[in-house]
This record gives sequence, structure tokens and C-alpha cells, in this order.
Amino acid sequence: MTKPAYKRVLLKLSGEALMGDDPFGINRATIERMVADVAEVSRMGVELAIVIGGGNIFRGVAPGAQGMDRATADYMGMLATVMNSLALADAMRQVGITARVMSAIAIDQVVEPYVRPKALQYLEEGKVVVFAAGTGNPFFTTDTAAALRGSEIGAEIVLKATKVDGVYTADPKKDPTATRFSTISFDEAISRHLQVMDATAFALCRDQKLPIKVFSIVKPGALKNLILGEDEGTLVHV
Ligand SMILES: Nc1ncnc2c1ncn2[C@@H]1O[C@H](COP(=O)(O)OP(=O)(O)OP(=O)(O)O)[C@@H](O)[C@H]1O
Ligand SMILES: O=c1ccn([C@@H]2O[C@H](COP(=O)(O)O)[C@@H](O)[C@H]2O)c(=O)[nH]1
Repeated sequence: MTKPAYKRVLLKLSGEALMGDDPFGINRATIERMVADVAEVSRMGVELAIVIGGGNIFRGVAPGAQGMDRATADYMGMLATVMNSLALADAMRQVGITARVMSAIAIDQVVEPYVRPKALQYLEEGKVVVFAAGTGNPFFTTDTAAALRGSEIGAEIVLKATKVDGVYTADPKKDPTATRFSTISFDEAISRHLQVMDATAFALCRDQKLPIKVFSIVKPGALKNLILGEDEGTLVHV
């Protein structure tokens, strides 16, 4: 079998992608398909840490959040990522993969707190670590949490799995003339204000020299191809 191109990666899963074709929430078939992809890579011996977004849940409650204090709404968003993380870890358990959820916000009865040495230990033991509750701070996103945790654990790359197959000149869902980059520098992605990932996440990865690959979670086999070093998605580099 071909050897994986990476030993340790940080996978950022779009919360929104978890909805499948549903209006919000977690689509069972979708989470099972995502977990099958993750399990395949974990079984190849790659140390895998995951950050999952909250768009699928927070989108459902967003109308009720209108006019809310921003920080309060952000804490609700972070709690949404805890729910997704628990669902993800449970779906992994069902296919025989051991996962540990670690939260940036203390909710000790539900999930263990994020402690960096413990996370490193789990990774070395071959467990999948799911980082929940983003950075634990309002005014941030789970993309920034992925950049932060990826840097902390010494990941070789951040793999951003989303509904589109890379970084485009504009949002391809809104602009059908948008074209895809095969590679782009952090500086160019930031200066062009490309919305595929937030600027804080891009800047942190740039400063830490941590490359990002943006790829499609919808395309069958894309995660495995990428792990094997094949050409998938867009590389964002220093
Ligand atoms: N220049 C661009 N290139 C590619 N995608 C873009 C671009 N601008 C905006 N997008 C949009 O960004 C989305 C990627 O965001 P995604 O939903 O994965 O992230 P997120 O905000 O972290 O989601 P979630 O909160 O659900 O985790 C794509 O679905 C795409 O429509
Ligand atoms: O560090 C963080 C991470 C997230 N949030 C809030 O949660 C939602 C959902 O995260 P997504 O990255 O959009 O999936 C986000 O919109 C924020 O409201 C946060 O405050 N801090």
C-alpha cells in the first residue's frame, strides 16, 4: 500500500456539510459517510485531530439570535460545535474507531477539557481527537480553532474539508464564472479577501508556516487521495 504523505494532520470539517440536503441539523447518511472517510485514514496510521464547525445547528437557531448580544450568540455557536463533536465521536465509535472529545469550554459532566499534553498523548496512542467549542472565545471561528490547535499539536497540515473543491477567485456558489486556484499564498488569499476561510485563520497559519489544503468533503475518496499525497483541492502556502 502507498505510504501516507503525513504523520499528523488537523482536519477541519464543515458543520454545514453535516446537514446533507436537510435544512439544518445532522444528516445521518452524511455523518456516516464522513466518518467512513475519516476511519479509512485513521486506519492508515495517520494521527488525526478534528475540529468541526457549527453551521448546521447554529444556522437553525440563528433567526432567534437576531438582536442578541454577540458574545452570547457566539457561545451558543461554540456549544453547537460540542454537539457536532459528540455526534462525530459517537459515529466513530460505531465503526470501531476510538475518539476523544476535548472541549475549550468547561462542561466537565459532558466532555473532558482541552489539555494539550493529554491531546498529544491520545494522538500518539492512535486515538482520534476531536477539539470541541472552537477556541473557547467569542469573536472567533472554528477555522481559527483549527489553525490554533493545528499549530499546538504540531500538525503538518490543516485539511479544510468543505462543500467546494478548493479556493476560487470568488464564492463559486454565488459566481459561476469563478475559477479555482491549484495553489495560492496566504498573502494573496488575505489580500483578495477570499471568504472560504477567515483572515485570522489564514494569518495564524501563515505565521506558523502551517499549510492548508481546502478540498471537497462531498467528493468520494478525496480525503484518502490527499493523505496519499495525490493532487486534490487547493494548497494555501507561505
Ligand atoms: N473564494 C472562495 N473559494 C471557495 N469557497 C468560497 C469562497 N468564498 C466563499 N466560499 C464559500 O465558503 C464556504 C466554505 O465554508 P464552510 O462552510 O466550509 O466553512 P465554515 O464557515 O467554517 O462552515 P461551518 O460553520 O459550517 O463549519 C464554501 O461552501 C463556499 O461556498
Ligand atoms: O472559537 C470560536 C469558534 C466558534 N465560535 C462561534 O461558533 C459559531 C460556529 O462556528 P463556525 O466556525 O462558524 O462553524 C461561530 O459562528 C461563532 O459564533 C466562536 O465564537 N469562537
